[in-house]
Amino acid sequence: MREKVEAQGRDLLVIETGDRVEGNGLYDSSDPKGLYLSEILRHQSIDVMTSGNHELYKQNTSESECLVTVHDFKDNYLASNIDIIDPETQELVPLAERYKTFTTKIQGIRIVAFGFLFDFTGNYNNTVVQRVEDTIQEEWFQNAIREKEVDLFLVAGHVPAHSPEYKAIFKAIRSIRPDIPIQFFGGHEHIRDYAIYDEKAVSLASGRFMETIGFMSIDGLSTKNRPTAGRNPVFKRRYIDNNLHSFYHHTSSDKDTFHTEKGINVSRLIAESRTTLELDKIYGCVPRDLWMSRRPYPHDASVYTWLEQDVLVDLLSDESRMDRPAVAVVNTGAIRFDVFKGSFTQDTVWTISPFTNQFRFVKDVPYGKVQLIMDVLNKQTKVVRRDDDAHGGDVDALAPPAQVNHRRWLDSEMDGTQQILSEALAEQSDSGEVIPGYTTTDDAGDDGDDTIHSSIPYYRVPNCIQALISANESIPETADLVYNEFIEPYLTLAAKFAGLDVDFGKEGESYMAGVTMTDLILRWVKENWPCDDSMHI
Ligand SMILES: O=c1ccn([C@@H]2O[C@H](COP(=O)(O)O)[C@@H](O)[C@H]2O)c(=O)[nH]1
Repeated sequence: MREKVEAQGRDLLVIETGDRVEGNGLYDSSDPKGLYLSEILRHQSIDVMTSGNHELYKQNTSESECLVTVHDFKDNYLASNIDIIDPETQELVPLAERYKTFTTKIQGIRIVAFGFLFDFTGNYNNTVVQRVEDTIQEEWFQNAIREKEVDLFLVAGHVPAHSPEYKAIFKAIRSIRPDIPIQFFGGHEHIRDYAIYDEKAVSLASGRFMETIGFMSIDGLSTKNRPTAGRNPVFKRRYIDNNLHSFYHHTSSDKDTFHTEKGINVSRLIAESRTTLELDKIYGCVPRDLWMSRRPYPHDASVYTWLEQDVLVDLLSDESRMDRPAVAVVNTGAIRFDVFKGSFTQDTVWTISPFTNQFRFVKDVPYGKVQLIMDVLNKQTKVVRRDDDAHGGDVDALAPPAQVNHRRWLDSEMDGTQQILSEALAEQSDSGEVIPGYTTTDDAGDDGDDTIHSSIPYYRVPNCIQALISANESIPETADLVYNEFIEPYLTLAAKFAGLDVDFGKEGESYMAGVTMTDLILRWVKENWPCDDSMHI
């Protein structure tokens, strides 16, 4: 693409907006995590790169970001509002440069670029995420937006396209620079989205899990050599399905001409890494598809129903608690992908359940109170004021990220069924049949999707599910309340609402020490879904 575009006298920039880690065997399967992924990433030519929240959940992840990824992309990695305790010096320092100025190779466009993370509060305490609204008051930012020689402000970030954070940045720049175009690139909400702030400022978000290459073209920017005398640039956006058919089409090539030597080498590196990590190793065969949101909950085909009725009930048990009844509470956001019928591999494990949280419990909690806590977690929208801080206190954050966005659509009385997520590999079938996938409507209309798809049903799921683990069928008076540690701060606050005075952080104890939900899922699959010859795919 770069070659093609440059031959036309234009520039191409590649922007990466974070969440490169967690949720894929190439990252999660190695020890230390990310070993093979960093090597692959290193070969990519990325012009502006930012951190997502996933890079900051754990100390080791952000430290490796600092020591490896920032190092590898030091001219292009931007961290406008993230500091880290440097693992080598123990000093609090910016994770990367706050901003950069550069001029594009072909057209000489002078750009001032920033890299932001949304107002994230769930980071481990070796990093500090400064609120965007505070960051833009800082002297360095105020100086940067007053930069004289600028044709375009480029704000990349792991921040939703429609968000208070981006609105604040837009207002801050516009108040000083009424005429300079601003291109935002966003993320985090797991949706394709496009926001029009004014005639010269727009924002593009490219969905989740690298299913989408968001493509933005800006035509007619006024530059030093080609001033456009006050005319507005023309912005166009396209959501490209991430597959070879799309790439052939947009590079005007085919299977024989598309591949470059570098591309072939990186593909080989990926294949070798997958082999070393045994990502195709089969642990079992899944008899039927299990969906996150394509079927209602509860449902035979819901991954959450399977989790609560089978995996947790069969396997969650701590030796020291013997036969005492337990109620397990798990957030639905902990599951990251559908489980497809067919081979269940080493890669599948990490794709559906990448988090390393362990289980904890509080003993002898009245069963009725557990039900009240569940009501609070699933029916309230917020359990705390923002300054109370429990990952922002927004219980929606316990559910799969795309659902939070879905709520916004419903709240704004737009048709919530318009923005549908593709769970399938989206490509045109050979017979020309329209395949289910993304059908996006955004601020510019419904013509952004590069491939036309039929829509996919979407059902809301609760923020948390529960499983009663008990030797007999009856409802116990009290039970161990077992939970994955990610939800601990939310539980403490929900308990207050439910009239239960328990500080889970202080009173919670380890349950099945060292075991994660990922381990339970894998064990359950191995024990219950062996492959027979007819089931291999
Ligand atoms: O340990 C964890 C970390 C995250 N989650 C869930 O993921 C989302 C955030 O996902 P994004 O991809 O960054 O949008 C969070 O809100 C939780 O629902 C988790 O369950 N456990």
